Amino acid sequence: MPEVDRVAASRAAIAARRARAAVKEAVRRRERRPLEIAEAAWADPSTPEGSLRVRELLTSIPGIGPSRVARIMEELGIADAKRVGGLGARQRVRLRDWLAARDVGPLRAAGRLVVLAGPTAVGKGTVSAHIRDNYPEVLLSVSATTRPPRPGEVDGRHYYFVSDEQFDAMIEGNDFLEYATVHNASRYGTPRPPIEAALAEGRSVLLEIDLQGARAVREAMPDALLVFLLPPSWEELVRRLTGRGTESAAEQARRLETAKVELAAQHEFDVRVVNHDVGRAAREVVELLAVPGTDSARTRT
Ligand SMILES: Nc1ncnc2c1ncn2[C@@H]1O[C@H](COP(=O)(O)OP(=O)(O)OP(=O)(O)O)[C@@H](O)[C@H]1O
Ligand SMILES: Nc1nc2c(ncn2[C@@H]2O[C@H](COP(=O)(O)O)[C@@H](O)[C@H]2O)c(=O)[nH]1
Repeated sequence: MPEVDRVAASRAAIAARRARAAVKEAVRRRERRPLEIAEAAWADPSTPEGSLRVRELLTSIPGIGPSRVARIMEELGIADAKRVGGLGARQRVRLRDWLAARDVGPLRAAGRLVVLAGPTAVGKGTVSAHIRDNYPEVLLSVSATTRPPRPGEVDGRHYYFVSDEQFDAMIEGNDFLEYATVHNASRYGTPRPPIEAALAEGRSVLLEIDLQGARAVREAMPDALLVFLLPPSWEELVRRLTGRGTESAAEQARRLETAKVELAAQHEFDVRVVNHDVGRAAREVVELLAVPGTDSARTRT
């Protein structure tokens, strides 16, 4: 091949690689839906969408790792090297059905506020951390608290650890969307400015707060969606609390008393999600962040 053609071919290959990377990034950031990518590929297999490998498309979907992708492709009967635009008719139908079943749409258009509450040790923090780590487009609000940090907790990431005086100053400055004393012990508050800024730019926001906080947010922002996280059973809740081992026996007993009151209030919430499995519960919550207008209470088990 003449040198000039080789250079042109290599430039074209680089441009195609970049275009495919942009498609994957848009899926990863949930700006484009995987189903829409597949349909664009089938409409014109010569596009970047068409030359994307099925494996690359599936791996770009937040929350799906390489080993799960390998399993899905085996189930769909699609070879590892297959490109989306090069699939046969039956493979297209199987992939379309699979993508349609988990199609949640782009999150950026939604920009909604979701409150995740539930009894102590049900897994609110664990599910929220999973969302923070796997769905970077969602803003997980960082609360301020007067309780001391637990081992491993980082100021500014898990909480803003503040003194009583600093907390009082934040109340004075109208810096909280809501605040409360939780478990009759420390004070916790949701900083208002980052939430207002995120919602203004159409970004979805997740608050992981207690029952009193959820009620206060409903008063302040009636459009907020309230989600109650449930344990698979009372026994499992007790197991999770004692297994975590971060509270004394007296504190555990106090939290379990509060938990009974909180469980009795679950019907005040718009949606209830059972935390059998962290990844699944997180995905259900993320789907709610993407679906505006959910107005009826639903139980997901
Ligand atoms: N789906 C799950 N299956 C098994 N264990 C879980 C699950 N989700 C969370 N856990 C475990 O349960 C314990 C409590 O979880 P976590 O600290 O996230 O609860 P929490 O609701 O945030 O509690 P609190 O309100 O007291 O802060 C942790 O040890 C966590 O690893
Ligand atoms: N009302 C609010 N409750 C909050 C906030 N941030 C956290 N919490 C809740 O406090 C308890 C205890 O949390 P822990 O981390 O000390 O175990 C838990 O139920 C949280 O959901 C907040 O800003 N406001």
